[in-house]
Formats: sequence, C-alpha cells, structure tokens
Amino acid sequence: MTAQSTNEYHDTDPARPEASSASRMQAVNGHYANGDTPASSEPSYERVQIINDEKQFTPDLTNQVQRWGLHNAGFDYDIVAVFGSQSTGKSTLLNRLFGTNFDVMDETKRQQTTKGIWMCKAKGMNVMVMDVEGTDGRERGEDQDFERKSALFSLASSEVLIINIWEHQVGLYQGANMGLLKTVFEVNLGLFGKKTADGRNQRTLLLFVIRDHIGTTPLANLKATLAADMQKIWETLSKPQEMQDRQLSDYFDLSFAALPHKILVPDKFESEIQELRKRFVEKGREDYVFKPAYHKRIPADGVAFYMEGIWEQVQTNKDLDLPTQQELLAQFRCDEISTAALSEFNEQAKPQRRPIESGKVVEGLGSMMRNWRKGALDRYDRDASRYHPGVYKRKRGDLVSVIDSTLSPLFLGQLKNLHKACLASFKKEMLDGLRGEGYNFAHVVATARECCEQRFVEGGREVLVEGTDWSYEEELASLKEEMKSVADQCRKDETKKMVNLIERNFKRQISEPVELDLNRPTADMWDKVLTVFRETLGKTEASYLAKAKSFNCTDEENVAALASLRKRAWLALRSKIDEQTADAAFLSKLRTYFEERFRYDEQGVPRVWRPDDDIDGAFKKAKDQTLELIPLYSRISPIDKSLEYTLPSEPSDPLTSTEEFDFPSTLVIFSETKAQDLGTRFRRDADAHYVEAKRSTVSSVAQIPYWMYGVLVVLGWNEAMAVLFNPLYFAMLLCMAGSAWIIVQLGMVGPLFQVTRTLGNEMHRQVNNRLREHFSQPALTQPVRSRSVSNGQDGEENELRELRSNVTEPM
Ligand SMILES: Nc1nc2c(ncn2[C@@H]2O[C@H](COP(=O)(O)OP(=O)(O)OP(=O)(O)O)[C@@H](O)[C@H]2O)c(=O)[nH]1
Repeated sequence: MTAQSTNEYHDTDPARPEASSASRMQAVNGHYANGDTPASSEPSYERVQIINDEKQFTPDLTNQVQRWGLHNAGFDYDIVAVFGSQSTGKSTLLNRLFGTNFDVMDETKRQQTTKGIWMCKAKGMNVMVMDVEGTDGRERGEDQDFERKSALFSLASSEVLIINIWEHQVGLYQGANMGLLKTVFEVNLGLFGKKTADGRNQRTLLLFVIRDHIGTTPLANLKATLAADMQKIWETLSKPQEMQDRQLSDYFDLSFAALPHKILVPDKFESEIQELRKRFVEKGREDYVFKPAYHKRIPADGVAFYMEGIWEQVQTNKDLDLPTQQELLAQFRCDEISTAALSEFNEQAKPQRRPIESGKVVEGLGSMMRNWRKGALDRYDRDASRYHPGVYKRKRGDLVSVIDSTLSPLFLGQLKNLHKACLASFKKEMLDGLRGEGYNFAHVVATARECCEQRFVEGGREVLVEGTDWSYEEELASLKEEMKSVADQCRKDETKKMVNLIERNFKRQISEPVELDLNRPTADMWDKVLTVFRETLGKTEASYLAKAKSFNCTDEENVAALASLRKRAWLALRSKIDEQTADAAFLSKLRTYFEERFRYDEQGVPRVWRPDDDIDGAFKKAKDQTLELIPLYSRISPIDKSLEYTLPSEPSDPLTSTEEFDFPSTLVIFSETKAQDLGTRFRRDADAHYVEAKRSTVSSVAQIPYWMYGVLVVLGWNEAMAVLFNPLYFAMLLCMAGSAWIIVQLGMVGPLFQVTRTLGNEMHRQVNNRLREHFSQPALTQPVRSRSVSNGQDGEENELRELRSNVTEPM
C-alpha cells in the first residue's frame, strides 16, 4: 500500500481500502487481538497527519484535539512518539498498545507505509500518540533531512519516545540509528540544556522496545549494550561550553522492553504487548512511563500551537529553545483566552451603557460589574494559568486594565448620575422641610444634607469594584460643594422671606399704638411714637437674630439684613404717619380737636350758645390751639432728643436698583407750603362752625313769647270744651290718644314718620308730574329751584360775611 502524502487520508478514506481493512483491529477484554485496531463498541478515534511528507504542519490539529475531547483536559494528557527504522512494526506496536488505527504495511509489498507524522488519540486514555515516518527510508534515499527533523520534533514534543529496534540491530551503530540519535541529541542539547520557567530540566523517557526478541541474548545484556551505546553517544557529543558537565541522566531516563516475534510466536507476542501496555496505563507501577517529570506542562488546548511552533523552528533550523516556545505559546494562548473572556465581558457590560449615558442610576450596577469582572478573570485564570506564569501574569494585568477601562466610564457615569439624583432630592427635601412655619432652617439643611450624603456614599460604595483604585471622594466633595451653594441660596431666599415677614409683623404691631398717639396730639406725641417704634424695632431685631442663628447667617449678612430691616421699619412707620396725616385725615383731626374745644365745654358737655356767651373768644382760643397742631405734626421731632432716630442715607444706585434714601427728608411730614394750605383749609372749616354757633344764638333769641300760650288758651277754650263734652269727639280723642300710646309703646313712631314722609313725597311727585303733563311746561320748575338754591347759598354767604364783620369789629 502506498501512503498518501496529504493529511486527508484516514480510515474512512475510500481511496485507501487496504489501509482501512488493515487497520481494523479487535480488542478483547482490553487488549487488541488478531488485528491492528480495536473493535469494541467505542469507535476508533480519527487520526490526523500533523506533518505531511511535504513537511507542512496541519492547521487542523486544534480542532482535532477538540474532537478527541482533550481540549479541556488541561495537563491531564500525555504524548508518546515512536522512533525507528522503516517497516520495523512501529505502527503495529502503537496500534496494539493504544488501540490507535495507524496504517500498517501490507506484508506482501514491504514498502513504506507511514509518511510524515501522524497523530491519534489512544483508546480509553488521554494519550496522544505520534506515529513517525521511519528512518532509513528507501523512498527518501540519502535525504536525511526529514528523519532528523522528525526525530528532533518527536523528542521535543513527547514525554516518552519509543525507540523501536530489532534485536539484531542492537550493538550496530548505523543499523540501530545511533548516528541519527547522536545528531539529534547534539542539536537538542541546546533545547534540553535550558531550564524551564519553573527551574527544572526538560526530561524525556527513552523507551527501547526490542522487537523479535528470541531470548538467546538475555534482555539484561541487550539493555547494557544499549545503555552503553547511549552513554557513548552522549560522551562523544560536541556540547556547548556551558554544558560540558551535563550527564545523559540529567535529561533522559532509559527504559527497556522486549517483544517476541509477532509471526513466529503470536500468542507470546500478544501477551508481552499487554504486559507492556500496563506500563502506560497503571499509574501505581514503578515502571509507569508517564511520570510528571516528563510532562511538557503545556495545557491540552495549547498543544497544537506549541507543536506548530516547534516544527517551525525545526524547519527553519533555528536553535530550538523550548522555554521561548513555551513563552510564545503562552502569549498566543493567553491572548486568545483573554480575548474570549473579554468578548463575553463586553457583551454583559454593553446593555448598561445606554441607561448610564441617559442619566439613569442603575440599581445594583456595582454588583453586576464585580460579577462581570470576576467572571472574565475567573475564566481567564482557569484557562490561562496553566501557561507560562510570567506571560500569564502579564496578560492578566493587561486584561484587568482593559476590563477596568471599560468599567471605568460606567463607574464615573453612575457617580455622576448619583450626584445629580442626590442633588435633586436634596433640593426637594429642602423645599419640603421649609414648607409652612416654625421650621429650623439649620436643622432642615442638616437633615437633607445628611440624608443625601448618606445616599451618595451608599451608592458610591456599591459601585466600587475591588482591585481598582477608584474612589467616589472627589465626586462627593463636589456634591457637598453644590449642596452648600444650594443651601446658601435657599438661606438667602429664606432670610429675605423672614425679613419680609418680620416687616409685616412690625407694621401690624406699630399700627395701633402709633395711630392712637397720633390721634392724641400732645407736645410729646413724637416721643411716644418713637418710643413705640424703638421698642417694637428692638423686639423685631431680636426675633430676626434668633431666627438668623438657625439660618447660620454670617455676621456680614446679619449686618446687611438688620440695616435693611431698620430702614424698612422706618419707612413702615413713615407710611403709617403718612396715612394718618393725609389731607382728609389730618383735617378731620384738626376739626375734631377744634370741636372738642369750641363745641364742648371743659366737662365735655356740648355747648348751647346764648347771646351773652363769648363766642368770639372761645372760637379764637380753640382755633389758635388747633392751628398750633400743624407745626407739631409737620416734623418728627421728639422733645427728648435721646429718642431721636437716625439712619444712614443712601444714594440711588442704578446697578443694585436701590432708590435714594434721604433720611432727614423722611423726618419732614409737611412742608411749609403744605402747612399753610392745611391751615387755610382748617380756618374755613372753623369759620363754618363759628357761623353755626352764631346762628344757633339767633334762633334761640326768636323764641315764642309766653303770653302767646295764654292767648291760645283763651281763644281755644270753647273748642276744647266742645271736644271734651261731645261724646263723639271725646271718643275720637280717646281713640287717637290710645293709638298714639300704642305706637309709642311699640316704638313705631320712627317707621310711622318714615312711611308718612315717603307717602307725602310720592304724592308730591305724582301731583307734580300730573301738573307738568297737564300744563306741558316741564322746564318751569327747574329755574325756580336752582334759583332758590343759589339764593340760599348766596344768602348764607352774605350772612357769613355780615357775621364776620360783627366778630371782627369788637376785636
Ligand atoms: N517480524 C516481525 N514482523 C512484524 C512485527 N510487527 C509487525 N510486523 C510486520 O512488519 C511489517 C511492517 O509493519 P508496520 O507496522 O507497518 O511497520 P512500520 O515500522 O510502521 O512501517 P513504516 O510505517 O513503513 O515505517 C508488517 O508487515 C507487519 O506485519 C514483529 O514484531 N515482527
């Protein structure tokens, strides 16, 4: 059978029927009998040509390892390779030992079967078995390049190298491939000479399997010969300077086995094969071959990449450097694992980006981030920690920094959103707390601040991720700053409100006492008013200061607020005074004051003027006393100068829109002109009272003389007697008297007069209308009436003029 040169052929390849049939073995009770492949219910594993005869490495090994189910095996696997001359039963041996299905030569043709290097998984064991093209290949002639390279490759990548050798080859130099081994050892000394990352030597077990052992030469002798040959080879190696003292045993363990002739003593051959197999399977045995020391410490998922790297170096004839290879592999694999972990992490983190960007506080973001981060790192640690520790750590650091740089914007965004939310709730709590009366500003601010700070700190802590140097302190400081400025603004507003309220209270408090004092004009009127003002202002200032304390106002603010309060209080007083001294009110005050002195006597009894009363004197006195009030009212000036109140004047300022405040001018109630005008108007009023008083004396002079009553009795005597003595008249008189009495008793006199008057008026109106209609002269009445009115006024004016001349004459 001719082996094909590509990795396409395997036992299912229809183009290779012989290979398929030849490789079909049967396994009975764990051993394989009468054939080359096991025939249990478990299917044979697919093999793969990892290096074809064109010396190319297959890109499919990774997938194949996965298909064999070894991808996640970590270090729990072993690699074994075979080395030996062509057609010495290598494939047969491997198939029997491991249940693999490597091609076996067709007995009749005797030509090379295995081309390149094949790999297959052992049946029921986590062992990768490599079948290597035989040395001394007739097909390759003098070209020893491939056999050297494949031997090098096998040695570098496997834990156990089976050296397959005929018994009759033992002791030969070329026949036993000793020359080739020497070359390979030489080249590889560089490889094995270097220590691994964990400081140990790479060790390999060289298992010599002596085929067709007839038994005439005892195995012990063969062993000794082979060991001596190996030692000889080692000693004659041209070693690098620094490795001159290295021994064969520093790098290799030698082990031996002999198998009888397969054709001549097949049963014995089979039983010895089974015995040899135990050395690969039974871990407790002393001669167990897969000792941990031989393991290359490459995780199963990185084997393909590792082997490819080694092959590349073998190919390019570079100095083989296993540690560097392991590092390269670790870099590659750690990158791969890191990328996979990162992509899963990114998938998890992505959905939270939008809500954070839109300003939402995502609940439980911290625990989510911690989980994503931990998940990614755990995954990385699980898969990558088996690789070169230095690379693993370095790549882990890179992964952590990428993860953290992805999480950092979420962290910062969450903090920012939390900041906004806390500030909003701070404002709301302030508003709620400052609603209504009787709140303590400082307490409200402190409660709201504490609550919001606590919320922020809790949220900030939640979003922290262990292992990062993130902190929320800076954001917290900025939040505190903003809360302070909000509280300050609020305090200013509240202070303003408080000052307004205090001003309103002040106005209410001074209103009545000031009104009373202004209505009782005495010389110390302003003293009283200012005393009230000072007392109330004192209380007001005290109440402001008490409140300002809870507002945490600064001294500067207090000074400004008190100045404003004083000014406003003064203006409030002034407006109250203005209200009380408005023209009408002030004239009414003067009138009242005058009337109290002119129309009432000292006991407060209304005066009835008699002709002999000194009306003129009383009038003059009352008038003069009243006129004296005008200068009193015209300026706020207390007798006691200590009661005087002063405020600083303020010029107008267009920038702060403060109007001009000229304190001295606020002390003046009436100007000179105004005082004169008021005096004139008052005099006119007083004159009217004087006329009225005079008139009342005239009407009292025009009394009915007493004798008229005698005349009335004399003239009306008969009529009175007629009424008294006529029963009808008398009865009528009694009825009328009775009715009058009842009306008086019921208090109906007033209403009765009202009804009578209304009736009279109505009748008068009706009659007028009728007459107007009848004579069609409606305008006649108007001139008559207006004339009579104007006559009346003129008459009064004339009369007043006449009286004045009478009054002034005696004076
Ligand atoms: N004498 C003898 N012949 C054997 C033994 N094992 C296998 N053979 C025969 O040797 C021939 C070659 O067997 P393979 O297993 O194909 O040998 P190989 O070394 O893998 O050959 P290549 O892959 O071509 O290098 C076959 O005809 C086998 O039947 C053995 O132990 N003794």
